[in-house]
Amino acid sequence: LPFATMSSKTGTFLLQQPLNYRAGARIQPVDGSHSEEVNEPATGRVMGKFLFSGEKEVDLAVQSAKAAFKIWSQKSGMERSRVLLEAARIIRERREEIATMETINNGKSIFEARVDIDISWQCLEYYAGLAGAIAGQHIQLPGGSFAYTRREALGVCVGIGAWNYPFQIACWKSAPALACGNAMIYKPSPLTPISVVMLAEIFTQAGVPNGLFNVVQGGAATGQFLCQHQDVSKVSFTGSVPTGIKIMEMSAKGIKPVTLELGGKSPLIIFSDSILENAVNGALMANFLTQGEVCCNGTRVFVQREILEAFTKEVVKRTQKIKIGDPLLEDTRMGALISCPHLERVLGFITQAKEQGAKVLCGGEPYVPDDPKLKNGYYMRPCVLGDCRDDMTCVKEEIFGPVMSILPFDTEEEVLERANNTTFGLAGGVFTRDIQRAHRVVAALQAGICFINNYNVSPVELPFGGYKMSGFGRENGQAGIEYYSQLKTVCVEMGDVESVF
Ligand SMILES: NC(=O)C1=CN([C@@H]2O[C@H](COP(=O)(O)OP(=O)(O)OC[C@H]3O[C@@H](n4cnc5c(N)ncnc54)[C@H](O)[C@@H]3O)[C@@H](O)[C@H]2O)C=CC1
Ligand SMILES: C[N+](C)(C)CCCC(=O)O
Repeated sequence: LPFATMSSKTGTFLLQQPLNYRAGARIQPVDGSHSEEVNEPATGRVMGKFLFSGEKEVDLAVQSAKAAFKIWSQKSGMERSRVLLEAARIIRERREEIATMETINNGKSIFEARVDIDISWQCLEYYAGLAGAIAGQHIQLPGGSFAYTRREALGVCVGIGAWNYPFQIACWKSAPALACGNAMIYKPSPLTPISVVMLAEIFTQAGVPNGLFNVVQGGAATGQFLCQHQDVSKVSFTGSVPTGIKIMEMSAKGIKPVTLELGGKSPLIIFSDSILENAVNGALMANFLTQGEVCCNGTRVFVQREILEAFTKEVVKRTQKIKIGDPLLEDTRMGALISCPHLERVLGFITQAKEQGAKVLCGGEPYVPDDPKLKNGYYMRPCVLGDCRDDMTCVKEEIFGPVMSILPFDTEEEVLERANNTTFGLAGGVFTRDIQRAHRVVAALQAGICFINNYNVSPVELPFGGYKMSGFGRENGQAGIEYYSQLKTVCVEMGDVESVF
């Protein structure tokens, strides 16, 4: 069954059900509660509808995953590695098709979507590489006795994803999960249900057992059934803080480990000795990828007063040049936001910022492209806010849109105090030519991912995750293995048993 009548032109894609994936095939949920529409952000057009899954469908997916887990968890790391490498190869081969789908469903530029797909297959390659190296330890004990540890899979893991990086988030969760020998049930955001089904098909084609990777479509209710299911061993979640809290509460009832990748309001600190062009490029990278809908964005841009004017002038000039429009066109660098309510929410933050005394230095208003088919798309001009203060809403809350707040500072001590004065702790960045200062500053930042003289690069070899209310657990890197496996200790007696009794 094709997904859709695929053409790489905006405004033409038609979605075809089913979008659930169970036991190695696309399938309609047995107890679909209701249907919801999927929009194309670039045009505002409805591309089709799909069914939300109920409790029975969730249970069938869990049963299917349990059966596959029995087979997969018995395989050696090298055997799993070969399958994951094949999946990575297929993703590379279908890169353009997947990136096109991602662009159509999310609204981000095709230029960026290709990078997302590259990071996705690299993640599979990386964990394929580690799969054969997953091992325990041998520990010598007195009298020839010894112990060893086994790093074992957890069982059926649930992945719940956000809409900003639909395919990539699914890979960041499934690659380490499968490498460690687990099965996974994935629930994408109902706003972006499509590309993960391609991933499921690719896994099957690459040779994973039927049922090892299932897709259950739906929203909060479906997610709850997944988190509450007694045969689910782990939940890995990417999304907002309020939902993260609910996930943790539900998981607590079953003592299920959770990984939470939540939001942020990260600081980017630019000292006056920075190379200005790099600092400006870094600030643009920190704020405007995927229309600003990125959890680790450095949206609080602290600029040392001596260079405030020069930096601001250059950042505004460059922001105004960002090409907005049809996300499938090669030269577009900013597409459409995810939905109409989200666009309105982002614009609302800008209105409030003005009321609170911030100055709009550029952008911040809806953008209507000339192309008539894009008239109802969710576009806005990227915004730079000046005259910001730490107590403003735009500086305190995650906007999740293309809005940069510039905040002047004078000293290192002062800026660190202000940078850390937030409940979030996902990322942070510093630009300076003083190497001692660079390392001193990142050591003091309360954030899980720090950048020196760059921002928002994300090689899959690096652990990714937050401090404070931005969550815990890590995705990517060797650390990722710990969150999808458990340690068994085996104590071996070589002598006789000396009983106390
Ligand atoms: N850390 C990150 O990478 C990301 C963080 N976010 C944050 O999330 C916000 C909005 O994104 P949304 O997708 O609307 O986030 P959300 O937290 O509402 O939804 C994320 C996922 O959780 C599911 N979900 C919602 N309620 C649930 C429940 N009670 N039980 C189980 N699953 C549930 C959703 O269907 C979706 O798949 C952004 O403004 C941003 O703050 C969003 C994307 C990425
Ligand atoms: C790829 N990167 C680093 C720009 C963002 C990934 C995190 C997210 O899901 O928002």
